[in-house]
Amino acid sequence: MTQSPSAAMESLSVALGERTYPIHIGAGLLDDPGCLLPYLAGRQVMIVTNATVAPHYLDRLRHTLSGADLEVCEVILPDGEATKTLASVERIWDALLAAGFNRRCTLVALGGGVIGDMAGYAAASYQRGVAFIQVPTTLLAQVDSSVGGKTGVNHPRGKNMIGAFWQPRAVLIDTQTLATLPERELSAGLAEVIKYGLIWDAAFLDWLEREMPALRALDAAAIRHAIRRSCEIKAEIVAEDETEQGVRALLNLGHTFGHAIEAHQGYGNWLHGEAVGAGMAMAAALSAERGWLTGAEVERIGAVLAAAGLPRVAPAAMGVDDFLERMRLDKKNLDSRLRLILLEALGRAAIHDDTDPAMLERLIERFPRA
Ligand SMILES: NC(=O)c1ccc[n+]([C@@H]2O[C@H](COP(=O)([O-])OP(=O)(O)OC[C@H]3O[C@@H](n4cnc5c(N)ncnc54)[C@H](O)[C@@H]3O)[C@@H](O)[C@H]2O)c1
Ligand SMILES: O=C(O)C(=O)C[C@@H](O)[C@H](O)[C@H](O)COP(=O)(O)O
Ligand SMILES: [Zn+2]
Repeated sequence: MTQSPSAAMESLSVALGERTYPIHIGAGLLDDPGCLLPYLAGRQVMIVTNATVAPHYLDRLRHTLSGADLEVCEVILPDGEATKTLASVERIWDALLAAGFNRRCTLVALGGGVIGDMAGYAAASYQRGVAFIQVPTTLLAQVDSSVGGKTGVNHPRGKNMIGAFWQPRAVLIDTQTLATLPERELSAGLAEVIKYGLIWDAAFLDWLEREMPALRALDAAAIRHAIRRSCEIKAEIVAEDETEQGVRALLNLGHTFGHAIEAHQGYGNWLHGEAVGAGMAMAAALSAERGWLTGAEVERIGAVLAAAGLPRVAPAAMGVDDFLERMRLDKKNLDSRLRLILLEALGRAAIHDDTDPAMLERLIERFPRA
């Protein structure tokens, strides 16, 4: 059921000087040409989506674009984190070239974070950079990956190892698309929402604890607030530090552990949000070892992750070395020391590169396994 387009649409912006762009949030935005057409660079539009999302939303997006004098093409990729590769990006480049698209074309990423990251990287690199618009359809993409311009693909040795910073021209969040999202994917998105509470806003964490049942039931007002507050926090951080020289690294809470889990388990077996959930539980336990969190606070974090339907344990098959060898490849590291995001309090995080290696090994060793 669609509501009237733009009904109660809210807009935020990511302030990046001349590259400032809006994040529009509302139910039914997918049907509103006014939300999309102003951000096209020219007449040529390539929709990038996948085989799962296309049957739900591609026709609607095409219809929204149909009133204008545009040349609209599409590329429908296979689904899954395992397809987040250079070979998939090559398919997007091929489609652009086959259509004869020039530097004034616009890519529209219609899907979750995998599609958004790959379409963004294809846009960053096609003819040295063309416009792109994010139309995120998972909770995770709506609260995190569509905002901030990190684009790229995985390498078998490490997550997101190949990529570029390339900002979209606009982010259009149609909250109604969450109605078709599987429950497990909703939980994965909630991991990144919880992250914002943990690193930035303790009051938001309190709110999440109270509203978790409403969020999991897709209560419209609760979902809208979670998306808006998450986007506000991400926009504030990205505006301050677009290319992760400092504060942006806090958005990586749980990711040093989580990315190691994703790579070790074979991309897609653990969802990104699930791995980040387990990673945040590990970061919380380490923060307690360092003396910053109490046992009760670590328990609280475990409880909110569990309430979101997320694992708070690591994979059974992963030993200490399985973690450490992948964590050493993390992009945040600048020398031989690991740089970890740790919690100094609930709602406050910082980068630390001085964790005693023996303490870290012990923590990983003793952390509960599935
Ligand atoms: N660029 C960033 O800043 C950033 C931030 C966070 C995560 N990421 C990346 O995002 C990816 C994870 O994104 P994700 O969780 O969206 O995964 P995803 O893109 O794989 O989507 C999850 C699943 O939901 C399906 N789907 C998408 N929308 C749907 C809908 N409305 N209805 C039904 N099914 C739908 C997809 O086809 C897929 O099967 C990871 O690769 C992660 O590294 C990037
Ligand atoms: O936007 C950011 O910055 C983030 O770190 C957000 C993360 O949730 C996201 O998973 C990101 O893709 C991780 O980036 P990476 O640089 O560690 O690959
Ligand atoms: Zn993430």
